[in-house]
Amino acid sequence: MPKNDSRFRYGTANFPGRHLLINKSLIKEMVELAKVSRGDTVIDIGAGTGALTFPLAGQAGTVIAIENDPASVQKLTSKMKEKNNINIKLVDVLQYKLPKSPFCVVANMPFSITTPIFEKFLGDPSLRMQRAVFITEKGAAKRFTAVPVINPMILAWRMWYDIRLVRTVLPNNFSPPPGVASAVVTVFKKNNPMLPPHHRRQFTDLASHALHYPYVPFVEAIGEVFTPPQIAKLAKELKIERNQAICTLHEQQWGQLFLAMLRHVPSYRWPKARKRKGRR
Ligand SMILES: C[S@@+](CC[C@H](N)C(=O)[O-])C[C@H]1O[C@@H](n2cnc3c(N)ncnc32)[C@H](O)[C@@H]1O
Repeated sequence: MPKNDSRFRYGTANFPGRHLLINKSLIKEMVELAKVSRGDTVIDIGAGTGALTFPLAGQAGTVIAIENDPASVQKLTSKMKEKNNINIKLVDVLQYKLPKSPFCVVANMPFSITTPIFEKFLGDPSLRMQRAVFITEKGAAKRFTAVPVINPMILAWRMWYDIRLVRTVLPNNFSPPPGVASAVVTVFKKNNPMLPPHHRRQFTDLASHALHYPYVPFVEAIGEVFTPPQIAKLAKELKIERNQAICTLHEQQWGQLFLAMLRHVPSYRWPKARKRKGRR
């Protein structure tokens, strides 16, 4: 079994999820939502036979078409003709080394690895991804944009990126049609994130600790990190009810809470992420 091939790691060897986009107006909508222009490098994840790749190449400076299926890459290459701003990579996207210069993403992605792809592209806010337009499974799109947020990884993405479910996409937009509804999701890097990128890991540790039981009251969830007087002050300053479930805090409150920890709590009390059981 090839060790680094995500088709095997995510148990999809017999189902690569090849639902090709066939609706031209949806393709146009995605390119427009990404505001692609000649200055842009755009990554097409799971390029397939180029449904998005070629329209993107018409607007972008460079398109990096990532595809791990050799037969699709062969078809894509044979369709290239004079388009010389397409850079095809036959590689597992999860192994691909992302550019150091700014880039965007437009992709009808393989549903089976949606979360690992999001974590790869949004998980390190020091990466230069500026914006993205994805087609994802609708269930995933709803999880990524849900309020309240109970998943610390998704909360961390949202501290640095605005994620929006734009609309539902029905199965008849693809060939063959998938068995589930899909959605168009946009991701834009926040202009003024509350936290600098290098705090990502420590922020996720605090969020994982506090959200271990997402519906416990605020005072309880952070009781091992802050002292009772600090909690009382935070509740007042951040306008949080003492009994409010920790998962109902909004991003601004999470940011303030984290900054307060950095300023007022000695580092030996900063939480290390606890292991979560079976929650995505
Ligand atoms: C839903 S299809 C989309 C194809 C094309 N973009 C379209 O919209 O018609 C997803 C594509 O991702 C490719 N794929 C699946 N897993 C991949 C991986 N780990 N790395 C790169 N490509 C992958 C599949 O071979 C397939 O062509």
